[in-house]
Parts: sequence; C-alpha cells; structure tokens
Amino acid sequence: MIAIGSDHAGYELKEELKKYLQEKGLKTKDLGTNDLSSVDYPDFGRKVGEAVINDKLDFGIVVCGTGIGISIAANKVKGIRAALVYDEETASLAKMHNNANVIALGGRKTSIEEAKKIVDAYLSSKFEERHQKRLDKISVYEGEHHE
Ligand SMILES: O=C(CO)[C@H](O)[C@H](O)[C@H](O)COP(=O)(O)O
Repeated sequence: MIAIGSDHAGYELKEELKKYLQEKGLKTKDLGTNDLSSVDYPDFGRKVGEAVINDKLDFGIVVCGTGIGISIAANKVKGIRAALVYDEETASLAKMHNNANVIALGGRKTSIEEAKKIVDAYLSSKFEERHQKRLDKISVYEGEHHE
C-alpha cells in the first residue's frame, strides 16, 4: 500500500496520481488534504511519514507547491528518507542510491504526465545494496539526535 498526502498546492496532482496508482492496481492510503482550501504542508508530510513507518507501508508520495517543504517535513519522521524528485532520473536514483521510502513532487512545478513518468521510474527501480553503508551512517546520526 502507498501512503499519499499533500497540501492545497499539491492537492490536484495528488488526486491525479492517486487515480493513476489505482488504475495500475496499487492500493493507496490518502492522508489528505481533501480539497483546495489552504492548509500547512508540515501536517501532511508528517502524516505520510508516520504512516509509512508505523503502518509499514511500501512507500509514500507527498506533494506540495514545490515539493521542498513537504519533503523537509516528512524527513523529520525517524526512518523516513524523503527525496524531492523532479524527473525520471532523480526518481530512479532516489530508489537506487538513497532507498527513498517517500518521494516528494511539486504540484506547481511538475505536470501530471511528467509526474506519472516519475512515479513509474521510481516503481521500476531497485535499491543497490552497495549504498547501504551510507544509509547506515544517516540512521546512526538520526538515532543520536532523536534520543
Ligand atoms: O511550495 C512550498 C514551499 O515548500 C510549499 O510546498 C507550499 O505548497 C507553499 O508554501 C504554499 O504556498 P501558498 O502561497 O500558501 O499557497
């Protein structure tokens, strides 16, 4: 299952991506927002991050205006590696090198057609184990600063 969330600036793209994922036969858990009224992206970045970790979901997708703020917010959840992705290459590398468990997109920067290609690139990519030692360093550091 895929957790998906956005603020108002990412709402329309979130809805389109939710439909796209469902058409591909993938299950989604929509954590809001649920309309275009102004909300705060940290709330939704956190909700998606916590769902991925606590509910052991496959991964998360977060969308705000640029993808920047909501990726920062999601990364504050221990265990989350949220990557702002803006084309197919960054989406693939986010998985291959960073084992990103959340991808962030910009609703005001990325078209739905491009976003679909980005999600497909992420879905079709595989983590390269040789990078694990680097992720372990992040985990250690994260643990030090969350005690
Ligand atoms: O784009 C953003 C900065 O990271 C955020 O994602 C928000 O979507 C944006 O700040 C919302 O801006 P608004 O002017 O309040 O619509």
